[in-house]
Amino acid sequence: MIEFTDVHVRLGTRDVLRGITAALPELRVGVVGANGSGKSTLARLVNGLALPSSGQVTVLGMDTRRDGAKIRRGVGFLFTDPDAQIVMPTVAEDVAFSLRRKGLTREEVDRRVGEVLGRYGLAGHADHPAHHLSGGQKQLLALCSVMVLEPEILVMDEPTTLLDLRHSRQVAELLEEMPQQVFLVTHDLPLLSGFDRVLVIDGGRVAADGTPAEAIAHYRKLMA
Ligand SMILES: Nc1ncnc2c1ncn2[C@@H]1O[C@H](COP(=O)(O)OP(=O)(O)OP(=O)(O)O)[C@@H](O)[C@H]1O
Repeated sequence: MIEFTDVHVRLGTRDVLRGITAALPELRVGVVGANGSGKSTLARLVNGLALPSSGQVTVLGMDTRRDGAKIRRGVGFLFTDPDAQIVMPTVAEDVAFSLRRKGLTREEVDRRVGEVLGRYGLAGHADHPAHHLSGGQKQLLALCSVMVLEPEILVMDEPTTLLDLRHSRQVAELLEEMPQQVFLVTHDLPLLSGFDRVLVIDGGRVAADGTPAEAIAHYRKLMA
């Protein structure tokens, strides 16, 4: 459960978010809106990477202002740019790095890394240098490194921008199967077709909130 209560965010001299209120228990929540409308800031609020200037954000029953570190243990965050997230030389090492604080045996780390790379189609790349992967494969690697931690909520900020149609469909299929709550910011509208709820952000406010069809129709009108 993610809940925004009259959330305002001021960055520098800009009011980036202006009174967001939404209780989001749905498993699949999408966010669309124009460039600069405040979507990434909204996503960053969910795991306390951004904090409200006023109002409250509650995630997994905790206030992001007070319990940021605890919330981040339960909320995986996938950035647009996978290079920002890849920290180790090889694919398998990068995924294993995510598990470093879990106190697992070497065998258990190897087992979990192998399992997640297999699930996301990167098993054959385990020992390859991460920086040799294509942009789309890097995005899948970043997803592996987040999912190996089995987060309760997955926040994704435009995760398909670098993906071709095939990989984009792959991510859409993976999204359908994930047991986690997903909070997805995207310009890739077909990705939202099976979603439970979609918010349209415009000028830092919720301009529409409904089914994908309703929200996307509103978004198209805004963009006309
Ligand atoms: N640290 C910051 N200081 C000042 N302004 C900022 C800062 N971060 C973001 N902004 C501004 O806040 C506004 C909203 O940014 P945000 O990244 O949330 O938009 P967005 O909807 O995700 O855009 P896009 O679709 O282009 O990714 C933008 O005008 C941006 O310039």
